[in-house]
This record gives sequence, C-alpha cells and structure tokens, in this order.
Amino acid sequence: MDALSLANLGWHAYFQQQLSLEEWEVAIPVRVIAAHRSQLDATGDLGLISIPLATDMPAITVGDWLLLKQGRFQRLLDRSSVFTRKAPGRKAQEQLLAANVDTAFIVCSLNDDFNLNRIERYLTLCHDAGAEPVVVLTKQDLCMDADEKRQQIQQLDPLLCVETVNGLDPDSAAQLQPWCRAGQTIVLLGSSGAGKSTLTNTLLNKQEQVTGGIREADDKGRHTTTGRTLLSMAGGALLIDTPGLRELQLAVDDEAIAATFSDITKLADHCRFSDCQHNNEPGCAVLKALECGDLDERRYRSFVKLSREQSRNQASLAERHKADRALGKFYKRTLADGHRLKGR
Ligand SMILES: Nc1nc2c(ncn2[C@@H]2O[C@H](COP(=O)(O)OP(=O)(O)OP(=O)(O)O)[C@@H](O)[C@H]2O)c(=O)[nH]1
Ligand SMILES: [Zn+2]
Repeated sequence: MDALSLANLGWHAYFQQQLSLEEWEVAIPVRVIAAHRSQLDATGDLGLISIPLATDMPAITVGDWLLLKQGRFQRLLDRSSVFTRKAPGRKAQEQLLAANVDTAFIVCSLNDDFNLNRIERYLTLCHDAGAEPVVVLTKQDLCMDADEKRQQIQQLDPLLCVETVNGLDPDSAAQLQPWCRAGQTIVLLGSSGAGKSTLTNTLLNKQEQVTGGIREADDKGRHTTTGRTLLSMAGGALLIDTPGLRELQLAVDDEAIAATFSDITKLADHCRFSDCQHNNEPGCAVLKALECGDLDERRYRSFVKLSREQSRNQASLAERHKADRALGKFYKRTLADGHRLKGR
C-alpha cells in the first residue's frame, strides 16, 4: 500500500496526548495492520515495517498503536476501544480481536437472518468494546417490509443509527459514508450470509488491501491465510477484517448489558431486592412490567439469556484467574523451598 499519513491511519488527539516530551522528539508511532504468530506488521509515516514478537511484549492486536524507538518496540498506547472474545475451547481466556475501532457495522440481512436477539447481542459487544454501533440491514432489495423491520430495531434504542441498504449497490452503500471518513476505523459484525463480504467489497470498491503480508507459513511450511488485517476503503476509512469477530461469544461485563438494556436496568432500580435476578422474586419491578405489558416478552428473554451467558463466562474467567494465581503461588513456594534447601 502507499504510505498513508498518520491522520489517515486513524491517529488523533487521544493517542497524541499519551506521548511524553521525549517521545514527541524521538518515538515513532505505527499502527498494527496484521498480527502473525511470530511478528506484527505495522505501518506509519515511514511505510510498512515488521516487528518481531518478544515474550516481554504485551498482548497486541490489529488496530493497536505502538511507539517505536530506533526501530524497536517501545510501548503500546492506551486503546480507545477493543473487541475481545472468549477464546475457543473450554478454557476461558480472552482473546483480542481488534483495537481502536470507531464504528462497528452490525450487519444483518432483512430476510432470513433478521433477529432482534442477535442484534442485542452485537450491541452488547459494541458497548463492551467502546465502539459506536450502527445497524446495517442488508438485502433491502429482497424485502417488502424493510421500514417495519427498521422500526423494530429503532425501538431497541431510540438513539441507535439504523440503515437499510442493498449491499450490492454502491449508491445504496453510500449511506454509510458518514462513518467512513478518512481516518475512521470500522469493523463489520454479523452472522454468516448476512452480507458482510458483499458490503466489504462494495465499500472497499475493490481496493487493494492495506497489508501485503497476510499469509504466513504454518508448522508444515504451508502458506495459510491468517486474514487479520486492516484494509483501506475508497472513502479513506480503514476496515479491520478479523475472522474471529464472526464466531464471537460474549465475554462482556454487566455494564455493557446494562447499556444495551437500559430500559430493563431502569426498571430493576425499583425491584425490592438489590440483587434481584428478575426470575420469581417478590417485588420485582421487571416482572411486574412484563405482566402488565410494559416490557416486551422477547426483550425480557433476550436480557435473561445474555445475562446468564455473561455470568457463566465471568465465572469461568474467575475460575481461571484463581487457578493461575494458585499455580503462581505453587511456583513461588517451590522456588522458595528450593532456595531454603540450597541454603542448608
Ligand atoms: N440481493 C442482495 N443480495 C445480497 C445482498 N447482500 C448480500 N447478498 C448476497 O447474499 C449472499 C451472502 O452474502 P455474503 O456477503 O457472502 O455474506 P457474509 O456475511 O460475508 O457471509 P460469510 O462470508 O459466511 O460470513 C451472497 O450471495 C450475496 O450476493 C444485498 O444487499 N442484496
Ligand atoms: Zn427484579
């Protein structure tokens, strides 16, 4: 790719203000555009560079801003937002997916894929990450009641931006331009078949990827596409295309769920018990609203489901932390015992 200016790469005051006077003079900011097993690809004023990963470096993901000194990794700058997921498998571990994202397009098709619960799930994820969600309803050309569906989503949150598009048509996708200005960073979330690739191609206007090296050799020396990359869009925005975002599981906190379900949180303030689970407790304001029809049954169920999932994930993360701490103590004790033995 051509060397982009820092501003076009998404550099702004939030990052700039983190630099010390000395860093202003000597450090070079670069943005990570691909994360491989043994190295990071990053870009900045001087063009593309590759940074070998070292064990003493913090976890770094696509979209992160790093400071380099004399070509070497110096430090990771604080993130304005970060998407994470629970790592696959049984071990609860958070995996970083994308950092410093301004806007997340929650892509959802107006036909078979239309599902309010799923949208709430993605909204919760955006609130957790700290990125602005925009719901993008695709396949407008195949749907007769697009306006009605759009209103259903608007009812989830009156301040939420909801757009309906035909992802195959560049003129229609141009509605998303306000979020695609130069230096803005975007991700697309949504289930398989929702129209993410189609929209990506239309938005990218078939532009080349920002990064060249998204292929790396696997253990057997074969080249595999890891595909965690930052792409540059026609309008100047940057798009992070991370496959992990497609199979996401919630690993979010209470506040993110509260932000998605602010109506229920407000009701819950009036429950008799502060730790009310809104199941069958007496004096539960949420159940009362449900009974008298002020709260929609579907939304209540979606809230309960996400809250349960969240507490399960939190619990398994806590277990893991506990196990890690126990192991740490064990090592320390073993080392100390070793020293004591030696000292004898
Ligand atoms: N008519 C119409 N077809 C669309 C639109 N958006 C996507 N499609 C079609 O829907 C199918 C699925 O779209 P994709 O873009 O591959 O969906 P995806 O979300 O990228 O799916 P995965 O790659 O599995 O994650 C393709 O056949 C597209 O051509 C649209 O707005 N209108
Ligand atoms: Zn309650």
